[in-house]
Amino acid sequence: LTSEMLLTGLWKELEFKPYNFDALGQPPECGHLHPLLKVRSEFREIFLEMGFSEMPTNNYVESSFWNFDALFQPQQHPARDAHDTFFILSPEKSTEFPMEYLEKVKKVHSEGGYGSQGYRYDWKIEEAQKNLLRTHTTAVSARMLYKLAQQEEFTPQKYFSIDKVFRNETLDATHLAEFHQVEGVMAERGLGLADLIGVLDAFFQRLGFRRLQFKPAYNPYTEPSMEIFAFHEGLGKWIEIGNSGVFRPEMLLPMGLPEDVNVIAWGLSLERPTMIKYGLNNIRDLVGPRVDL
Ligand SMILES: COC[C@@H]1[C@H](c2ccc(C#Cc3ccccc3)cc2)[C@@H]2CN(C(=O)Nc3ccc(OC4CC4)cc3)C[C@@H](O)[C@@H](O)CN12
Repeated sequence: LTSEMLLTGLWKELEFKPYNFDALGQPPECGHLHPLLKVRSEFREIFLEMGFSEMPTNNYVESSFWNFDALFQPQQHPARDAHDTFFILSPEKSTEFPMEYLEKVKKVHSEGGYGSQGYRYDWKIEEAQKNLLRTHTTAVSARMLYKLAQQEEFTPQKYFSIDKVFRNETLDATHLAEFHQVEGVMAERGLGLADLIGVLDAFFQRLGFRRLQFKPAYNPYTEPSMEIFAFHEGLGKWIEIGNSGVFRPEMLLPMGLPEDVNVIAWGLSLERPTMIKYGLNNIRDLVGPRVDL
């Protein structure tokens, strides 16, 4: 069928085969998955094949309670200052919390408990109510572990999350105010550091790392904590690939998890591996020249 046939009316004298509505269109030449989304799918596949299930991370706005207090991070910790955290003006605060649990969190911060002396300060609910852009996906892990503790019977769990987090930091070639955190969490009776090292080995082997090294570190919510390093064959050097630890009893016991349940967890970013995989030195080559919050 040509435009000439249509213009001259010749089409009326011709036979045409029936139109095939199932015929596939021409494949579009344009359009590609963003490198970050490709690497996110690779991480998701690794977690899924290791039997982890994905946590619901569709809330960028979080309360200070779940982002910090539930993690036994004291209210005067520097990470909770406005120069490190984006606090939200509207809605400025959250008021809906499981009050029985909140009281236990208040107590473990201010007086101690569960064998801990606590931080011994005047814990204020107003501080815990402040809304912010979550600084880590560990806030979601805290929500999931609290929910797990409410179950009649404890069952071992393996969770993961890969989503945006926000930090009010100085921007440079490799740091933006937002990045994607990748986090794995395992809850089981009698887990310890050996299990954490084992699962990190299994996870990072799937990323092509054969040799890992661990360095003692500090996180307010994990003890012990370890920075994770791996020898990167391509770069020919050891690189930091993440951080990890065993969640503290002061975080888990106020939730109501059984005393013999331990939770091990680790985190890394999506941007760093993506930049290395695509040979990028400046994070703006990954997310564009202007990244306004
Ligand atoms: C403020 O920035 C923090 C971010 C980000 C990070 C660090 C720690 C956590 C965490 C955690 C945690 C700890 C305990 C319990 C739960 C979560 C999450 C993200 C990366 C973590 N890092 C990081 O991703 N490095 C990395 C990871 C994978 C990788 O893969 C190779 C190419 C194939 C290469 C590099 C290490 C550094 O980049 C570090 O300088 C920057 N870190």
